[in-house]
Amino acid sequence: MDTIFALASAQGKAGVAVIRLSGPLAHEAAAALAGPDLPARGMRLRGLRDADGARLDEGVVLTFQGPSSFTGEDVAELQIHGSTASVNAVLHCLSDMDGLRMAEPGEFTRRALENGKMDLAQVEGLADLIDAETEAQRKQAQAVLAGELGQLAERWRRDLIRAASLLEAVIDFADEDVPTDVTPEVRGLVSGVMSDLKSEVAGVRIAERIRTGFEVAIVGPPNAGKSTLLNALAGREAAITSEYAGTTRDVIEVRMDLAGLPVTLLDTAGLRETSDHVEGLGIALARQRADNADLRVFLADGTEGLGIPFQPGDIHVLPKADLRDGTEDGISGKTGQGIDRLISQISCALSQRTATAGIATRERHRVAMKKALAALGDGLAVLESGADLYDIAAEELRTAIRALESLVGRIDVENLLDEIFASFCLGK
Ligand SMILES: Nc1nc2c(ncn2[C@@H]2O[C@H](COP(=O)(O)OP(=O)(O)OP(=O)(O)O)[C@@H](O)[C@H]2O)c(=O)[nH]1
Ligand SMILES: [K+]
Ligand SMILES: [Mg+2]
Repeated sequence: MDTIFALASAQGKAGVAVIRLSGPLAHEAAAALAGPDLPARGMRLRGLRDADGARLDEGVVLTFQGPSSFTGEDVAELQIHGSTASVNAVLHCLSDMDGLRMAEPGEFTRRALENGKMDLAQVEGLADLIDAETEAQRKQAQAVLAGELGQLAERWRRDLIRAASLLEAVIDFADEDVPTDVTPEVRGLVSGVMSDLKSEVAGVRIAERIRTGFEVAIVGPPNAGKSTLLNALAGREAAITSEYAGTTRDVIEVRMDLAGLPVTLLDTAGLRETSDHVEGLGIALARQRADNADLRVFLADGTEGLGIPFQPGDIHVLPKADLRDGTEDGISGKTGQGIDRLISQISCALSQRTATAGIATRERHRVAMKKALAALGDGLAVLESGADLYDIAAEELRTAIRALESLVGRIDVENLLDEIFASFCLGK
Protein backbone atom coordinates (compact mmCIF):
# COMPACT_ATOMS: atom_id res chain seq x y z
CA MET A 1 0.00 0.00 0.00
CA ASP A 2 1.37 3.40 -1.01
CA THR A 3 1.79 6.15 1.49
CA ILE A 4 -0.15 9.15 0.23
CA PHE A 5 0.00 12.82 1.09
CA ALA A 6 -1.89 16.01 0.20
CA LEU A 7 -2.77 19.46 1.39
CA ALA A 8 -5.90 18.86 3.47
CA SER A 9 -6.82 22.50 4.06
CA ALA A 10 -7.90 24.96 1.35
CA GLN A 11 -5.48 26.25 -1.28
CA GLY A 12 -4.17 29.77 -0.83
CA LYS A 13 -3.13 32.10 1.97
CA ALA A 14 -4.22 31.19 5.47
CA GLY A 15 -2.96 31.28 9.04
CA VAL A 16 -2.37 27.56 9.10
CA ALA A 17 -2.21 24.88 6.42
CA VAL A 18 -2.62 21.17 7.13
CA ILE A 19 -0.73 18.54 5.14
CA ARG A 20 -1.95 15.02 5.73
CA LEU A 21 -0.06 11.75 5.19
CA SER A 22 -1.52 8.27 5.38
CA GLY A 23 -0.01 4.82 4.94
CA PRO A 24 2.77 2.62 6.29
CA LEU A 25 5.49 5.27 5.81
CA ALA A 26 3.47 8.20 7.19
CA HIS A 27 5.29 8.39 10.53
CA GLU A 28 8.70 7.74 8.98
CA ALA A 29 8.15 10.52 6.44
CA ALA A 30 7.03 12.91 9.17
CA ALA A 31 10.15 12.03 11.15
CA ALA A 32 12.34 12.66 8.09
CA LEU A 33 11.05 16.25 8.11
CA ALA A 34 10.56 16.84 11.82
CA GLY A 35 13.30 14.75 13.40
CA PRO A 36 13.17 11.38 15.16
CA ASP A 37 11.32 10.23 18.28
CA LEU A 38 7.87 11.27 17.25
CA PRO A 39 5.27 9.53 19.42
CA ALA A 40 3.15 6.82 17.75
CA ARG A 41 0.18 8.89 18.76
CA GLY A 42 0.54 12.49 19.89
CA MET A 43 1.59 16.02 19.09
CA ARG A 44 4.95 17.78 18.88
CA LEU A 45 6.07 21.29 17.95
CA ARG A 46 9.08 20.83 15.66
CA GLY A 47 11.25 22.56 13.11
CA LEU A 48 10.80 20.98 9.68
CA ARG A 49 13.91 20.47 7.55
CA ASP A 50 14.54 19.20 4.04
CA ALA A 51 16.94 16.35 3.15
CA ASP A 52 19.94 18.75 3.23
CA GLY A 53 19.01 20.05 6.66
CA ALA A 54 17.75 23.42 5.42
CA ARG A 55 14.89 24.78 7.47
CA LEU A 56 11.48 24.67 5.74
CA ASP A 57 9.19 25.90 8.50
CA GLU A 58 8.20 25.28 12.07
CA GLY A 59 4.97 23.42 12.72
CA VAL A 60 2.89 21.08 14.81
CA VAL A 61 3.24 17.40 13.94
CA LEU A 62 0.29 15.19 14.85
CA THR A 63 0.60 11.43 14.68
CA PHE A 64 -2.22 8.89 14.75
CA GLN A 65 -1.65 5.17 14.89
CA GLY A 66 -3.78 2.90 12.70
CA PRO A 67 -6.46 1.68 13.05
CA SER A 68 -7.34 4.64 15.32
CA SER A 69 -7.14 7.27 12.62
CA PHE A 70 -9.38 8.79 9.97
CA THR A 71 -8.19 6.38 7.28
CA GLY A 72 -7.56 3.44 9.59
CA GLU A 73 -3.86 3.57 8.62
CA ASP A 74 -0.92 5.30 10.28
CA VAL A 75 -1.52 9.00 9.72
CA ALA A 76 0.54 12.14 10.27
CA GLU A 77 -0.63 15.72 9.96
CA LEU A 78 1.68 18.67 9.60
CA GLN A 79 0.24 22.01 10.62
CA ILE A 80 2.47 24.61 9.06
CA HIS A 81 2.26 28.29 8.12
CA GLY A 82 -0.40 28.69 5.49
CA SER A 83 1.55 30.26 2.66
CA THR A 84 1.64 28.89 -0.85
CA ALA A 85 5.46 28.78 -0.76
CA SER A 86 5.70 26.96 2.59
CA VAL A 87 3.12 24.41 1.52
CA ASN A 88 4.82 23.82 -1.83
CA ALA A 89 8.23 23.42 -0.19
CA VAL A 90 6.97 20.72 2.18
CA LEU A 91 4.95 18.95 -0.57
CA HIS A 92 8.04 19.02 -2.77
CA CYS A 93 10.14 17.38 -0.06
CA LEU A 94 7.53 14.68 0.49
CA SER A 95 7.28 13.83 -3.20
CA ASP A 96 11.06 13.30 -3.26
CA MET A 97 10.78 10.57 -0.65
CA ASP A 98 10.67 6.93 -1.75
CA GLY A 99 7.33 5.17 -1.41
CA LEU A 100 5.34 8.37 -1.12
CA ARG A 101 3.02 9.88 -3.68
CA MET A 102 0.47 12.65 -3.93
CA ALA A 103 -3.06 11.46 -3.02
CA GLU A 104 -5.84 11.30 -5.62
CA PRO A 105 -8.93 13.38 -4.88
CA GLY A 106 -10.94 11.67 -2.16
CA GLU A 107 -8.30 9.00 -1.62
CA PHE A 108 -8.06 9.46 2.15
CA THR A 109 -11.82 8.98 2.44
CA ARG A 110 -11.72 6.01 0.10
CA ARG A 111 -9.18 4.38 2.38
CA ALA A 112 -11.42 5.14 5.35
CA LEU A 113 -14.24 3.38 3.50
CA GLU A 114 -12.07 0.41 2.52
CA ASN A 115 -10.82 0.05 6.08
CA GLY A 116 -14.35 0.09 7.46
CA LYS A 117 -13.96 3.43 9.23
CA MET A 118 -17.04 4.78 7.43
CA ASP A 119 -19.80 3.35 5.28
CA LEU A 120 -20.73 4.65 1.85
CA ALA A 121 -23.60 6.77 3.18
CA GLN A 122 -21.24 8.39 5.69
CA VAL A 123 -18.85 9.18 2.87
CA GLU A 124 -21.74 10.95 1.15
CA GLY A 125 -22.57 12.74 4.41
CA LEU A 126 -18.98 13.93 4.68
CA ALA A 127 -19.12 15.31 1.13
CA ASP A 128 -22.40 17.08 1.99
CA LEU A 129 -20.95 18.52 5.17
CA ILE A 130 -18.01 19.98 3.28
CA ASP A 131 -20.50 21.53 0.82
CA ALA A 132 -22.94 22.71 3.51
CA GLU A 133 -23.71 26.43 3.40
CA THR A 134 -26.74 26.68 5.66
CA GLU A 135 -27.79 25.40 9.07
CA ALA A 136 -30.35 22.95 7.66
CA GLN A 137 -27.72 21.47 5.35
CA ARG A 138 -25.21 21.20 8.18
CA LYS A 139 -27.67 19.36 10.43
CA GLN A 140 -28.73 16.98 7.70
CA ALA A 141 -25.16 16.18 6.71
CA GLN A 142 -24.21 15.61 10.37
CA ALA A 143 -26.99 13.02 10.74
CA VAL A 144 -25.78 11.11 7.68
CA LEU A 145 -22.14 11.45 8.69
CA ALA A 146 -22.97 10.13 12.15
CA GLY A 147 -24.09 6.93 10.43
CA GLU A 148 -27.86 7.18 11.01
CA LEU A 149 -28.71 5.81 7.58
CA GLY A 150 -26.29 2.93 8.09
CA GLN A 151 -27.86 2.14 11.47
CA LEU A 152 -31.35 2.19 9.99
CA ALA A 153 -30.26 -0.02 7.08
CA GLU A 154 -28.61 -2.39 9.55
CA ARG A 155 -31.85 -2.70 11.53
CA TRP A 156 -33.82 -3.47 8.37
CA ARG A 157 -31.18 -5.94 7.30
CA ARG A 158 -31.28 -7.79 10.62
CA ASP A 159 -35.07 -8.09 10.43
CA LEU A 160 -34.95 -9.36 6.86
CA ILE A 161 -32.16 -11.82 7.60
CA ARG A 162 -34.25 -13.17 10.46
CA ALA A 163 -37.24 -13.47 8.11
CA ALA A 164 -35.14 -15.17 5.41
CA SER A 165 -33.63 -17.56 7.91
CA LEU A 166 -37.10 -18.62 9.08
CA LEU A 167 -38.02 -19.43 5.49
CA GLU A 168 -34.70 -21.20 4.88
CA ALA A 169 -35.36 -23.39 7.89
CA VAL A 170 -38.67 -24.53 6.47
CA ILE A 171 -37.01 -25.26 3.13
CA ASP A 172 -34.05 -27.15 4.61
CA PHE A 173 -36.14 -29.24 6.92
CA ALA A 174 -39.06 -29.76 4.60
CA ASP A 175 -39.10 -33.50 5.23
CA GLU A 176 -39.19 -33.10 8.96
CA ASP A 177 -41.77 -31.70 11.26
CA VAL A 178 -41.36 -27.95 11.55
CA PRO A 179 -43.35 -27.21 14.67
CA THR A 180 -44.72 -23.77 13.88
CA ASP A 181 -46.04 -21.84 10.92
CA VAL A 182 -43.37 -19.20 10.23
CA THR A 183 -45.55 -17.12 7.93
CA PRO A 184 -47.00 -14.73 10.57
CA GLU A 185 -43.57 -13.81 11.92
CA VAL A 186 -42.10 -13.37 8.45
CA ARG A 187 -45.08 -11.26 7.45
CA GLY A 188 -44.66 -9.05 10.55
CA LEU A 189 -40.93 -8.52 9.98
CA VAL A 190 -41.31 -7.79 6.29
CA SER A 191 -44.24 -5.40 6.62
CA GLY A 192 -42.46 -3.51 9.41
CA VAL A 193 -39.46 -2.92 7.15
CA MET A 194 -41.74 -2.03 4.24
CA SER A 195 -43.54 0.67 6.19
CA ASP A 196 -40.22 2.21 7.31
CA LEU A 197 -38.97 2.08 3.74
CA LYS A 198 -42.08 3.78 2.41
CA SER A 199 -41.72 6.74 4.71
CA GLU A 200 -37.99 7.04 3.95
CA VAL A 201 -38.65 6.91 0.21
CA ALA A 202 -41.29 9.63 0.60
CA GLY A 203 -38.83 11.84 2.48
CA VAL A 204 -35.98 11.68 -0.04
CA ARG A 205 -37.31 14.43 -2.31
CA ILE A 206 -37.44 16.95 0.48
CA ALA A 207 -34.13 15.81 1.98
CA GLU A 208 -32.61 16.27 -1.45
CA ARG A 209 -34.01 19.81 -1.50
CA ILE A 210 -32.28 20.57 1.78
CA ARG A 211 -29.09 19.30 0.24
CA THR A 212 -29.35 21.14 -3.07
CA GLY A 213 -31.67 24.05 -2.22
CA PHE A 214 -35.32 25.07 -2.65
CA GLU A 215 -36.50 27.16 -5.58
CA VAL A 216 -38.83 30.04 -4.80
CA ALA A 217 -40.26 31.91 -7.81
CA ILE A 218 -41.46 35.51 -7.63
CA VAL A 219 -44.31 35.91 -10.13
CA GLY A 220 -46.83 38.57 -11.10
CA PRO A 221 -47.85 40.98 -13.82
CA PRO A 222 -45.35 43.42 -15.37
CA ASN A 223 -44.21 46.27 -13.17
CA ALA A 224 -45.55 44.64 -10.01
CA GLY A 225 -42.15 45.22 -8.43
CA LYS A 226 -40.82 41.66 -8.68
CA SER A 227 -37.24 42.63 -9.49
CA THR A 228 -37.27 45.36 -6.84
CA LEU A 229 -38.42 42.73 -4.31
CA LEU A 230 -35.72 40.29 -5.43
CA ASN A 231 -33.09 42.98 -4.92
CA ALA A 232 -34.45 43.81 -1.48
CA LEU A 233 -34.36 40.14 -0.45
CA ALA A 234 -30.90 39.61 -1.91
CA GLY A 235 -29.52 42.83 -0.45
CA ARG A 236 -27.95 43.77 -3.78
CA GLU A 237 -28.84 44.89 -7.29
CA ALA A 238 -29.10 41.43 -8.81
CA ALA A 239 -31.79 42.42 -11.35
CA ILE A 240 -32.46 45.50 -13.47
CA THR A 241 -35.57 47.43 -12.43
CA SER A 242 -37.30 50.17 -14.37
CA GLU A 243 -40.65 51.79 -14.90
CA TYR A 244 -40.96 50.00 -18.27
CA ALA A 245 -43.33 47.05 -18.17
CA GLY A 246 -41.50 44.03 -19.53
CA THR A 247 -38.04 44.82 -18.18
CA THR A 248 -37.18 41.33 -16.99
CA ARG A 249 -37.01 38.60 -19.61
CA ASP A 250 -34.53 35.96 -18.53
CA VAL A 251 -34.97 34.19 -15.21
CA ILE A 252 -32.64 35.74 -12.65
CA GLU A 253 -31.43 33.42 -9.90
CA VAL A 254 -30.13 34.51 -6.52
CA ARG A 255 -28.93 31.92 -4.09
CA MET A 256 -29.36 32.80 -0.43
CA ASP A 257 -29.57 31.51 3.10
CA LEU A 258 -33.16 32.12 4.11
CA ALA A 259 -33.51 31.63 7.85
CA GLY A 260 -31.17 28.62 7.69
CA LEU A 261 -32.63 27.07 4.55
CA PRO A 262 -30.82 27.08 1.22
CA VAL A 263 -33.04 28.93 -1.25
CA THR A 264 -32.64 29.99 -4.85
CA LEU A 265 -34.93 32.94 -5.56
CA LEU A 266 -36.14 33.26 -9.13
CA ASP A 267 -37.12 36.63 -10.56
CA THR A 268 -39.25 36.13 -13.65
CA ALA A 269 -40.73 38.08 -16.56
CA GLY A 270 -44.01 39.91 -15.85
CA LEU A 271 -46.96 37.78 -16.99
CA ARG A 272 -49.30 39.22 -19.62
CA GLU A 273 -50.53 38.73 -23.18
CA THR A 274 -47.95 40.16 -25.55
CA SER A 275 -47.22 40.41 -29.25
CA ASP A 276 -43.52 40.97 -28.59
CA HIS A 277 -41.80 37.74 -29.59
CA VAL A 278 -38.87 37.96 -27.16
CA GLU A 279 -41.05 39.02 -24.24
CA GLY A 280 -43.29 36.04 -25.08
CA LEU A 281 -40.31 33.70 -24.81
CA GLY A 282 -39.51 35.19 -21.39
CA ILE A 283 -43.09 34.72 -20.24
CA ALA A 284 -43.15 31.08 -21.36
CA LEU A 285 -39.91 30.47 -19.48
CA ALA A 286 -41.31 32.25 -16.41
CA ARG A 287 -44.38 30.00 -16.36
CA GLN A 288 -42.33 26.86 -16.78
CA ARG A 289 -39.81 27.70 -14.05
CA ALA A 290 -42.53 28.91 -11.69
CA ASP A 291 -44.52 25.72 -12.19
CA ASN A 292 -41.49 23.62 -11.30
CA ALA A 293 -40.42 25.73 -8.33
CA ASP A 294 -41.00 24.51 -4.78
CA LEU A 295 -42.94 27.64 -3.88
CA ARG A 296 -44.37 30.67 -5.67
CA VAL A 297 -44.70 34.18 -4.29
CA PHE A 298 -47.51 35.90 -6.21
CA LEU A 299 -46.92 39.61 -6.28
CA ALA A 300 -50.29 40.73 -7.57
CA ASP A 301 -53.71 42.05 -6.65
CA GLY A 302 -55.16 38.67 -7.57
CA THR A 303 -53.71 35.42 -8.85
CA GLU A 304 -56.27 34.96 -11.63
CA GLY A 305 -55.31 35.24 -15.26
CA LEU A 306 -51.58 34.84 -14.73
CA GLY A 307 -51.50 31.39 -16.27
CA ILE A 308 -49.78 29.83 -13.25
CA PRO A 309 -51.88 27.77 -10.86
CA PHE A 310 -51.77 28.76 -7.19
CA GLN A 311 -50.56 25.62 -5.38
CA PRO A 312 -51.08 24.73 -1.72
CA GLY A 313 -48.55 26.59 0.42
CA ASP A 314 -47.96 29.31 -2.17
CA ILE A 315 -47.84 32.89 -0.91
CA HIS A 316 -49.88 35.82 -2.16
CA VAL A 317 -48.88 39.38 -1.26
CA LEU A 318 -50.03 42.82 -2.34
CA PRO A 319 -47.22 44.77 -3.98
CA LYS A 320 -46.20 48.41 -3.51
CA ALA A 321 -47.80 48.68 -0.11
CA ASP A 322 -46.26 52.12 0.33
CA LEU A 323 -48.56 53.47 -2.37
CA ARG A 324 -51.69 51.99 -0.86
CA ASP A 325 -53.78 53.55 1.85
CA GLY A 326 -54.21 51.61 5.03
CA THR A 327 -52.84 48.28 3.79
CA GLU A 328 -50.78 46.75 6.51
CA ASP A 329 -50.31 43.32 5.01
CA GLY A 330 -48.74 44.24 1.69
CA ILE A 331 -45.06 44.55 0.95
CA SER A 332 -42.84 47.17 -0.54
CA GLY A 333 -39.51 46.36 -2.12
CA LYS A 334 -38.89 50.08 -2.12
CA THR A 335 -39.36 50.85 1.60
CA GLY A 336 -38.75 47.35 2.95
CA GLN A 337 -42.20 47.20 4.52
CA GLY A 338 -43.38 43.62 5.07
CA ILE A 339 -40.13 42.04 3.85
CA ASP A 340 -39.30 40.42 7.17
CA ARG A 341 -42.80 38.99 7.38
CA LEU A 342 -42.48 37.63 3.83
CA ILE A 343 -39.16 35.98 4.71
CA SER A 344 -40.70 34.26 7.70
CA GLN A 345 -43.74 33.20 5.62
CA ILE A 346 -41.44 31.60 3.04
CA SER A 347 -39.24 29.92 5.63
CA CYS A 348 -42.30 28.70 7.53
CA ALA A 349 -43.81 27.17 4.41
CA LEU A 350 -40.54 25.44 3.54
CA SER A 351 -39.73 24.31 7.10
CA GLN A 352 -43.11 22.63 7.38
CA ARG A 353 -42.10 20.48 4.44
CA THR A 354 -38.66 19.72 5.80
CA ALA A 355 -40.36 18.00 8.74
CA THR A 356 -41.07 15.04 6.43
CA ALA A 357 -37.43 14.75 5.37
CA GLY A 358 -35.95 11.40 6.25
CA ILE A 359 -32.42 10.25 6.78
CA ALA A 360 -31.95 9.13 3.20
CA THR A 361 -30.88 12.13 1.16
CA ARG A 362 -30.07 11.00 -2.34
CA GLU A 363 -31.59 9.58 -5.49
CA ARG A 364 -29.20 6.64 -5.09
CA HIS A 365 -30.78 5.90 -1.72
CA ARG A 366 -34.28 6.25 -3.15
CA VAL A 367 -33.52 3.84 -5.99
CA ALA A 368 -32.04 1.24 -3.63
CA MET A 369 -34.96 1.51 -1.22
CA LYS A 370 -37.54 1.33 -4.04
CA LYS A 371 -35.83 -1.80 -5.30
CA ALA A 372 -35.94 -3.32 -1.82
CA LEU A 373 -39.61 -2.36 -1.47
CA ALA A 374 -40.54 -3.96 -4.77
CA ALA A 375 -38.76 -7.21 -3.86
CA LEU A 376 -40.38 -7.29 -0.41
CA GLY A 377 -43.80 -6.66 -1.95
CA ASP A 378 -43.24 -9.57 -4.33
CA GLY A 379 -41.97 -11.75 -1.49
CA LEU A 380 -45.06 -11.08 0.61
CA ALA A 381 -47.35 -11.74 -2.34
CA VAL A 382 -45.70 -15.11 -2.94
CA LEU A 383 -46.05 -15.94 0.73
CA GLU A 384 -49.72 -14.96 0.82
CA SER A 385 -50.46 -16.97 -2.32
CA GLY A 386 -50.68 -20.04 -0.11
CA ALA A 387 -48.51 -22.16 -2.39
CA ASP A 388 -45.45 -23.43 -0.53
CA LEU A 389 -43.08 -21.22 -2.50
CA TYR A 390 -40.80 -20.43 0.43
CA ASP A 391 -37.67 -20.60 -1.69
CA ILE A 392 -39.00 -17.95 -4.05
CA ALA A 393 -40.07 -15.73 -1.16
CA ALA A 394 -36.64 -16.15 0.45
CA GLU A 395 -34.97 -15.18 -2.82
CA GLU A 396 -37.03 -11.95 -2.91
CA LEU A 397 -35.93 -11.17 0.64
CA ARG A 398 -32.32 -11.70 -0.35
CA THR A 399 -32.77 -9.31 -3.29
CA ALA A 400 -34.14 -6.71 -0.85
CA ILE A 401 -31.26 -7.28 1.57
CA ARG A 402 -28.73 -6.78 -1.22
CA ALA A 403 -30.45 -3.57 -2.32
CA LEU A 404 -30.30 -2.25 1.25
CA GLU A 405 -26.67 -3.27 1.59
CA SER A 406 -25.87 -1.17 -1.44
CA LEU A 407 -27.05 1.84 0.62
CA VAL A 408 -23.98 1.55 2.78
CA GLY A 409 -21.76 0.00 0.11
CA ARG A 410 -21.66 -3.44 1.63
CA ILE A 411 -22.64 -6.20 -0.72
CA ASP A 412 -21.30 -9.48 0.53
CA VAL A 413 -23.49 -12.47 -0.08
CA GLU A 414 -21.07 -14.86 1.61
CA ASN A 415 -21.33 -12.85 4.76
CA LEU A 416 -25.10 -12.81 4.46
CA LEU A 417 -25.29 -16.59 4.23
CA ASP A 418 -22.96 -16.98 7.19
CA GLU A 419 -25.19 -14.74 9.22
CA ILE A 420 -28.35 -16.50 8.18
CA PHE A 421 -27.04 -19.80 9.47
CA ALA A 422 -25.26 -18.38 12.47
CA SER A 423 -28.33 -16.53 13.69
CA PHE A 424 -30.58 -19.47 13.23
CA CYS A 425 -30.69 -22.31 15.67
CA LEU A 426 -33.28 -24.98 15.10
CA GLY A 427 -32.32 -26.82 18.23
CA LYS A 428 -32.39 -30.36 17.04
N1 LIG B 1 -43.57 52.90 -4.77
C1 LIG B 1 -43.07 51.73 -5.09
N2 LIG B 1 -42.55 51.54 -6.29
C2 LIG B 1 -42.04 50.32 -6.60
C3 LIG B 1 -42.03 49.27 -5.66
N3 LIG B 1 -41.47 48.18 -6.25
C4 LIG B 1 -41.12 48.56 -7.48
N4 LIG B 1 -41.48 49.86 -7.71
C5 LIG B 1 -41.28 50.59 -8.95
O1 LIG B 1 -42.10 50.00 -9.93
C6 LIG B 1 -41.42 49.92 -11.18
C7 LIG B 1 -41.29 48.49 -11.65
O2 LIG B 1 -40.45 47.79 -10.76
P1 LIG B 1 -39.74 46.44 -11.18
O3 LIG B 1 -39.08 45.89 -9.98
O4 LIG B 1 -38.91 46.64 -12.38
O5 LIG B 1 -41.01 45.59 -11.54
P2 LIG B 1 -41.06 44.13 -12.20
O6 LIG B 1 -42.25 43.45 -11.65
O7 LIG B 1 -39.78 43.44 -12.04
O8 LIG B 1 -41.32 44.49 -13.71
P3 LIG B 1 -41.07 43.59 -15.01
O9 LIG B 1 -39.73 42.96 -14.90
O10 LIG B 1 -41.12 44.58 -16.12
O11 LIG B 1 -42.18 42.62 -15.08
C8 LIG B 1 -40.09 50.57 -10.96
O12 LIG B 1 -40.16 51.92 -11.38
C9 LIG B 1 -39.88 50.48 -9.46
O13 LIG B 1 -39.08 51.52 -8.96
C10 LIG B 1 -42.59 49.51 -4.38
O14 LIG B 1 -42.63 48.65 -3.49
N5 LIG B 1 -43.09 50.76 -4.14
K1 LIG C 1 -40.42 46.94 -14.86
MG1 LIG D 1 -38.52 42.64 -13.36
